[in-house]
Amino acid sequence: MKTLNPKIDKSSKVIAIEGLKKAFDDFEVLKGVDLELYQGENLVVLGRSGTGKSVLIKIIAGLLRPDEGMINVLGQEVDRLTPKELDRLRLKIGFSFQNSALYDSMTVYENLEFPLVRHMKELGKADRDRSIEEVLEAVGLSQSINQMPSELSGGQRKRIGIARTLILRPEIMLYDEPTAGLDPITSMDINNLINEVQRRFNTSSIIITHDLTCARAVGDRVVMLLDGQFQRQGTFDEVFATTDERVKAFYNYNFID
Ligand SMILES: Nc1ncnc2c1ncn2[C@@H]1O[C@H](COP(=O)(O)OP(=O)(O)OP(=O)(O)O)[C@@H](O)[C@H]1O
Repeated sequence: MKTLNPKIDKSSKVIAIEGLKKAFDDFEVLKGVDLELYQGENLVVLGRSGTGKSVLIKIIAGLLRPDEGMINVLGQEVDRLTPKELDRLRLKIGFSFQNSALYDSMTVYENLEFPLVRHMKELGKADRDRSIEEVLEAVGLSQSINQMPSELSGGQRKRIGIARTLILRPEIMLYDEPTAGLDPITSMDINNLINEVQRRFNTSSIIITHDLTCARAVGDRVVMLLDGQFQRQGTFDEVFATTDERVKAFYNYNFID
C-alpha cells in the first residue's frame, strides 16, 4: 500500500476540471466529470477499457477538445488558449504514452537529446549531456545510453520513455497505462519508479490504469470512472469498500485467485 506523500499541498490545485463532457458522434464518453489534482499528488484514474480514461488525459493535455466543461491546468483554461500558449503549457506537461513512443532509429542518447534540442535551444551540449545523464540515472538505466530501443526489454523501454518525458522537467506527469504488457515484477519496478519520480522531481501526476496492483502501489488518491462519471473516490481501500456490484466485479476480476 502506498504511503501518502507528505509533500502534497492541498491548497494548491494544479488541475481543476468541472462538468467535463465529451461525445464522439452520439456516443457520450464523458458525461460530466469533476476532478482536482493537488500539487505533489499521484492521482490514479481507474476504469475498464473504453471508459474514456485516455480521452480524459488527452483533453487535459490539449490534444482533444471538450464539448463542455471547464479545464484548468496550472492556472490556465486549456480550451481558451491560443495554439502558441497551448504549446507553452504542454511543455509543462509530461505525457508518458502506453507504447513508450521512442524513435527506433535513434539511440537512447539521441532519443533523450531530441526534445532538448527542439525545446531548450539555449542549452549547450555539456548541459544537455548532464541532463541526459541525470534522467538516465533517475530511471536506473545509465548503462543503456548508447543502446538502440530494439535492444531494450519492454520494462527498460518504459523507463526510457519516462526519462524522455522527464527531461523537460514537467510539473505534471500523465501516465497512460504505465504497466500495460509488463510482467508483475517489472510492473512493480515501474510502480516504484513512478513514486520515485514523484519524490525526486516533485511532480503532480495522473496515472490511468486498470491494473489494481499499480493503483494500490502509486495512488495517493484513486478515482473510478464508470459510465462516463467518477462514481468512487478516496484512498484505494475507500474506493473498494462498497456494495456497488460494478466496483466489486472490477476488484474481483483483478485479484482473482
Ligand atoms: N478520436 C476518437 N474518435 C472517435 N471515438 C473515439 C476517439 N477517441 C476515443 N474514442 C472512443 O471513446 C471511448 C473511450 O476511449 P478511451 O481510449 O478513452 O478508453 P480507455 O478508457 O482509455 O480504454 P483503454 O483502457 O482500452 O485504453 C472508446 O469507445 C473509443 O472508441
